[in-house]
Amino acid sequence: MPSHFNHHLSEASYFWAQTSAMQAFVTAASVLVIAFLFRVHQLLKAVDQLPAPPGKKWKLPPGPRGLPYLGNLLLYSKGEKGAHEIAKYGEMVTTHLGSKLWVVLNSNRLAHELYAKHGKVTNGRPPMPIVNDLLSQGRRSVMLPIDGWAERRRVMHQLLSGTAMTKYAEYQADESAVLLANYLRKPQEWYAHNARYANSVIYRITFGEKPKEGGNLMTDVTKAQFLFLLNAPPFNFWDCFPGLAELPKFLQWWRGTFERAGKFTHDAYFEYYSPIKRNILEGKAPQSFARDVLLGQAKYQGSDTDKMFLTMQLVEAGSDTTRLAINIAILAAVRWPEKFLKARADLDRVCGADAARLPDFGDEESLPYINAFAKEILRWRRIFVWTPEHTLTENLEFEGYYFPRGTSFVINHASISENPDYFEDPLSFKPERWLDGNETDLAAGSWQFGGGRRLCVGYKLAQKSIFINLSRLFYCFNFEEREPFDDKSIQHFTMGEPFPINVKGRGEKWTALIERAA
Ligand code: HEM
Repeated sequence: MPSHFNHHLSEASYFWAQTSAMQAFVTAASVLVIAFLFRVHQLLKAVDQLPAPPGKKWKLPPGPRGLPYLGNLLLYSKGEKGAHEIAKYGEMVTTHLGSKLWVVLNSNRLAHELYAKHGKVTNGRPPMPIVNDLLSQGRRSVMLPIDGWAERRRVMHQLLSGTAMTKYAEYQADESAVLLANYLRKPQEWYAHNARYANSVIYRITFGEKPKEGGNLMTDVTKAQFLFLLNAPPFNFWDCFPGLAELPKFLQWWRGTFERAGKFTHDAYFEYYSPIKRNILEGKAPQSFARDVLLGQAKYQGSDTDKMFLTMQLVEAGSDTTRLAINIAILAAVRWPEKFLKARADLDRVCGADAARLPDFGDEESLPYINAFAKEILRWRRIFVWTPEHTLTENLEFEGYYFPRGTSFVINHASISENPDYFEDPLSFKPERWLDGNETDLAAGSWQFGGGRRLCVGYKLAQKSIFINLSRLFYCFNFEEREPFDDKSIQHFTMGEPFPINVKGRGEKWTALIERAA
């Protein structure tokens, strides 16, 4: 055989060998990519795309058409506007947040049926790889599924009810007198005094003593809390695709940020809690929630870090909501002066129009309008648009529908609060609508505290705090707009002034009354 032919042959076989190696590589890579995409596709399936039990079919209420994979995320990104759009589809509406199935409840009837009556199977929470697993290190009870939640709930409930409430009322009255004095001294920092009140009360309940003045450890705890709230459902994009947490970690490029946020939270809590824990262990601390949890009286089985989170979560949950509620009450006083003056007239009737005495807890029954005012602020400018998800722990047949395990039911506060069938002239601020004999029960007729077995464990404390501060502030101070502002977009997540107002004392007699009380 001529040598040049041999040469061509070897070149050709080299070429073919190269080409088939390349082809094999491309084929293998394609198979891997397709397998990977298939796996991602599987992981992105919502619970209603998984098979129903043999012979059955899922049946869900109607809802807005969504985009592939993203579902109705864009609607949710519109906040309250989106909530009102969703409500147009009916009393119960199927939506998807990425691969999460959210069935939105737009009526009191359904909220009651599903949260309370079917509470046994709607107590769950869906997986939240970011806000629960990473940001909260799997330890904030409010995000935990039943496993892990139930015991924490028992401990919190036991320590926040019964005779303890009388002691807590003393703290609340005491701290609200400090609040008034602070308003008198620095009226321009009114919002900071509200935050200080809320934090001091929950601090005393949790740790049994007054917080040290001037410490700035709360700053990082507050940042940790904002991180949490800004990533709670439906806000964190990655939590809308919980299946992605099953991908190998190196492919989850977004994890690092949230792992660091989780560590920041842990460290902020640790700095705050450690000196208090040391005092407790050295036998120097008074009776408190933290001491009962740490020394075993509460019979809580968690690790030391679990105990720290349980305790700090209380400080966190109790501080911010109360601060916001008092801010909103002042907003209502500025926007609806005739309602404020009506509340003032009631206070004058009970406590005297000449500053005879400060309102107190003994006046609760005589001041239904103040409690009605509190209920109306939570309706008018609600703190939460959605209740945290109440997730089905088993498949459920309900009113002709068949919901898969893992369906989350959420209450649409915006649509319920502005439904004219429930609230005549809903855009107006009318405390009178709540004068029904249930004024002192803040959760009656409102879903702002959630519901069923997950109902806010601190709502009675919240009611007392709101009552005492509204009544005393309205009795002693006047509030007016400093410059025009839009009362629908107030800055909740700022420790600065949320809206521009001036606060002025009511007069010398009231000043003297505050000075005597503080
Ligand atoms: C205006 C005030 C408040 C509002 C609107 C509010 C609202 C809520 C809501 C909506 C939930 C979840 C309920 C659910 O999943 O159905 C909750 C849970 C919780 N709240 Fe509140 N809350 C307030 C005040 C407080 C206070 C003062 C405390 C402090 C003791 C507190 C402690 C908690 C805790 C610890 C949880 C989690 C309970 C659990 O995991 O079972 N809250 N709150």
